[in-house]
Order: sequence, then C-alpha cells, then structure tokens
Amino acid sequence: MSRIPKYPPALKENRPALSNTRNATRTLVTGLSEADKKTLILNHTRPARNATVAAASVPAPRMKRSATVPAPSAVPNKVAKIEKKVVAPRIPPYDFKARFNDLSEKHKVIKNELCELKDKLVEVSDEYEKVKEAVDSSIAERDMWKEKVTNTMKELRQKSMEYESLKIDLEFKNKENEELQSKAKLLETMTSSLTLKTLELDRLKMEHDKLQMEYKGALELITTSKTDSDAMQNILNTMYTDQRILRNTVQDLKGNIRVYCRVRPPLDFEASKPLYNLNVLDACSIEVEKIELLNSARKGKPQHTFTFDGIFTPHSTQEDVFSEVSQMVQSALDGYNVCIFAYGQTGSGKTYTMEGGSGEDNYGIIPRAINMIFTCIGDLKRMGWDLTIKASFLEIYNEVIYDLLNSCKDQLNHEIKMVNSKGTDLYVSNLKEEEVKSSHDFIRLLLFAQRNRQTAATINNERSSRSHSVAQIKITAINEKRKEKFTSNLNLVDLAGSESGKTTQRMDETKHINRSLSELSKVILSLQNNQSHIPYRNSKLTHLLMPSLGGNSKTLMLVNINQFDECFGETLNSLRFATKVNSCRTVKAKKNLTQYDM
Ligand SMILES: Nc1ncnc2c1ncn2[C@@H]1O[C@H](COP(=O)(O)OP(=O)(O)OP(=O)(O)O)[C@@H](O)[C@H]1O
Repeated sequence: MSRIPKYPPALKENRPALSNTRNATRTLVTGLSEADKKTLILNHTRPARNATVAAASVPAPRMKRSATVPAPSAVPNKVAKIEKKVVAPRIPPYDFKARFNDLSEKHKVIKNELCELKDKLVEVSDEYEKVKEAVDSSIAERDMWKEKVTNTMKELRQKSMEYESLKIDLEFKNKENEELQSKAKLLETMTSSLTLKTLELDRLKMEHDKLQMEYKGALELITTSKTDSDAMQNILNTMYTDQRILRNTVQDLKGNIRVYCRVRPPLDFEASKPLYNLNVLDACSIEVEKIELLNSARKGKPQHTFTFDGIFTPHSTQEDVFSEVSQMVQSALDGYNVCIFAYGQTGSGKTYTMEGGSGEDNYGIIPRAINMIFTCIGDLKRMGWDLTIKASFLEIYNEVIYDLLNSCKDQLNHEIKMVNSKGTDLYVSNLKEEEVKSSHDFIRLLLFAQRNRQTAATINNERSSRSHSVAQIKITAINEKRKEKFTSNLNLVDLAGSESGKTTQRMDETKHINRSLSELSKVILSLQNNQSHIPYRNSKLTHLLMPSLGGNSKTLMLVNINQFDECFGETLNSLRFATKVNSCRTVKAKKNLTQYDM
C-alpha cells in the first residue's frame, strides 16, 4: 500500500498562510521586551477556548495604525474583516503595554484561529483519511469493477464469438431444417403415393392370385392342348406326307417331263407385222397355219396341231403361268430335283417368262419361285423342318461356263464335277454360291446376275440371246425331330435362241447353240427310249442338267413362240422339238430323303 501523505495537497497550499502568520508574529516579537515575549509565548501556547474567554472578558484596546509598524499583511482576511468592523482605539506608539496587549489580543485571536485551524486540520485529516479510505475502497472497488468489466468484456467477446458461431450454426440448422422440411414434404408425398401403391399392390396381388389361378387352369389346358396339338401335329405330318405323296403321284402320272407352250403377244411396235393363223383348240392343244399356204395350191394338210400339258395364250398372265409351274417348285420343296427351262427362238419371250419384267405383277417364274419357297419355309418350320437356301447364277456361252455372280473380267475355269462317286449330284467348280435368307436377298443377287449378263452382252453383241442362262437354287432341309434330311436342286434355265443356222450370220455361236440343243434333244430321246447310255456329257448344258433331267428328277419345259408369220418356220421347229420332249417319259422320280445320325 502507498504511503498516505500527512497533509492533503489542498491543506499544504494553506500552509504558507500559517507561516506568514508566524513571520508576522516573529516581526512583532522582535520589538518586545523579554517579559512581554514570555507572556506572549505563554498566551500563545494557551488553549484557544481560554483565549476566547479572556478576549471576551478583557476587551482588547483599540490599536492605532502606525506608519512605523508595518500592518500584518499575512493576517487572515477574517481578522481583517473583524478589524474593519470593530474600530479599535488608536494606541499611541509609546504605549508599549497597550500595544503589547493589543498584540497579545491579536495573538490570542490568531492562536484561537490556529487552534481552530488545527482542529479543522484534524477534522480535515480525519475527513481526508475517510475520503482516502473511501477513495482507496473506491479505487479497489473500481479495480475490482475494472477487472470485472475486463472479464465481462472478455466473456462478452467470447460470448459474441459464441453468438456468431451459434448464429452460423443457427443459419446452418435453419437451412438443414428447411431441407428437412422439404424432405419431410417429399416423404409425405412419397408416403401417400406409397400408400396408394400399397393399395394398388394389394389390388394387383389379388389380381395376381386370380391370374395365377387362371394361369394354373390355362397351364392344365395348355398341357391338354399340347397333347392334342402333338396328336394334331402327327396327323398334320401324316397328312403332309400323304399330300406330298399324292401330289407327286399325280405329277408322276402326268409325267416327269412336262411341256407347256406359251404364245407371246405382239408388242405395240410389232402391231403391223403379219401373223400366222393360231387356233387354241383346247387347254392343251393348238393349231398353227401359215397365211401364205391358206390359198396355196400345195397339197397336204396346212394346219399343224400340237398337244402339250398346257397352253398359255397371248392373254395369259405371269400368274397364270406360275400357278402351273408352282407344283414343280412345291416338288423341289418336297425334296425332288427340278428343272424348268424356257425354249424358243430369240424374242419369243423366254426371258420374260423366266425372269419377268419390272413390277411384281410382271415377275417371272424365278422371282415367284423364290417368293413361294420363303412363304413355305414358315409352314415347314412349324413341322420341324429347317431350310437353308443357296443360290448361284451361271451362263453357258460357246460351251464355256461363266459365273454371273462374279463381276471380274478374268473368270476362273469352271468345270462340271460330281459331288459323289454315284454321280447323282453335280456341282460347278469355282462357282460362287450364296446363302439367301429372304426373297429380297435372292432378288438382289438376280439383279446383279442380270447386270453382269447385260455387261457381257454389251461387250459381245447379242450374247444374252446366244447363251444359256441358269439360276440354281439349292434347298437343304433338316428335321432334327425326325432325324431326316434332304437336298434338292431347282434349276431355272433360260435357253439360248433356237433359231436355225440359216437365219443367222453368227455361225460359230449358232453351231454351239444348235449342238447343245440337239444334245438336249438327244438326251431326252435317249431317256424316252430308256437307253442304257444317256449322252449327258456331250454338251455343257446337258451335263449340267443331268441330275434334273435324269431319272431322279422332274422337268418342265416351256416352249415360247410368237405369232409372226415370218417366224412360222422357227415356231414349227420349236413346237416339234417340244412335242419330242413331251413324248419322253422318265422313270419315276425319287425323293432325295435320307435318315441321318445326330
Ligand atoms: N407374254 C408377254 N407379254 C408381254 N410382253 C412380252 C411377253 N413375252 C415377251 N414379251 C416381250 O417381248 C420382248 C422379247 O421377249 P424376251 O426378251 O423375253 O425374249 P427372249 O426369248 O428371251 O429373247 P432372247 O432369246 O433374245 O433373250 C420383250 O420386250 C418382252 O418384254
């Protein structure tokens, strides 16, 4: 604790007043005798109360102001005031006693005042002590409050930091709360939708149970139906087999080589050309007669009658032709080798009959056959047959084979070879064979082959008329259930124009054509006569068609003729050749069906 000063600073300031009084006193004392000085000291040290009493009992004589005695400047103002009020009698300078008394009185007053001041000092000291104590306690209290305030401030700072963090927390929580609220809403929606779904589920469960019951019933029905269906399938298979046998028996009865005649109509630009006389006698016979012979004097019968398996007049449509031909395609699907070829002079309508014109209505035998095959594939599949169809296109020109699916200029060497030692099946070496999955696939290949044939025809003028064109469709069928398998070939041939050598300047080509056609006729005749040797190998055409012309096959020939009088001779030749073919009856065809081990 700091040392407390004896006097407060305010009192210290008053002290000079006291010292001034003392100085004044000292000045007064210097002029006194020793006795007066003693009395003065005695009085001066006497208590103030007595002095007051003395002053009251002995009134001080009024002192005269002297010029020699300096007025006590340091006398307190109070005394001066009193002096002013009470006018003391003037003391003569020589009256030292009076003066002494006066001074004594003054001393007494001063002494009293001093005592008063001392008392006051004590009083003030006490008060000062009290105040000091109060100040100290206030300071201590202030320090304590200051410390408290500091602590409070610290706490406040901390609290405000906490408050800030809590505020952030609150914001975060608010956001969380908002999110939670939206989630809660979502949950509410989901809950309500879930409730709906649960209801739906219950309903569905009921439906499911009901359906399951129905399913069980249906399953039982299916089992029964399956048994019935299997039985039906067996019946169907038997019926299909019977139908096939019947169909082919009918065909056998009709003959395995069947010939149809088709007369093409004159085209618009040919309308003015003279026509020979053609009479359709019935569905299978025609009568032809040259105009110039009508009024001639030549003897002999001018009319020539021909009978075939059917006649297609100039009004017959492509559909009419195919309705007859389709039986042959059906035979190929039944597992027989089939050959359909168009014979006739150039421009008689062979290509139109085999390939057709533009538009589905004008489709010829080849596109219609492939359409039929792909339509029947579905039915056969239902009966357990899986079919694979492969196609190849070739051309025989001047006894050389050309691959029409190969557009390269440099053709490979193509030879006709035997598939097996029996020689029942043949193939052409290096010939492109493509699998077709749809009619569209096949038509695309057919158009490609036609383009190739036309390109070759442009290089080699009129080659298309002077070559045999062959479209080969190979059908392979497997019935895994019955472990049966068959392969059949459907050969669709557009033969070269059959006009005689006299009417053409292209002798080399004609020689080849005539040779192959005459070889064809020889083969047919040999077959007709049941000869032991059939000269198939004498020409590429007969060699290639061997499996389709021989015993195990069905052949259909369409002899195409036109009605122009100028072509009458060639027409007669064609009709005679066709009649020869028609008279030929091959041995009963056999189906290429085999059993195999899986
Ligand atoms: N039945 C028919 N109805 C309408 N037009 C036909 C008929 N037959 C043929 N034609 C048309 O007659 C023309 C000659 O026919 P096509 O080309 O088929 O004869 P082709 O015998 O094949 O001749 P080539 O031996 O020169 O190939 C063609 O324009 C063809 O469209």
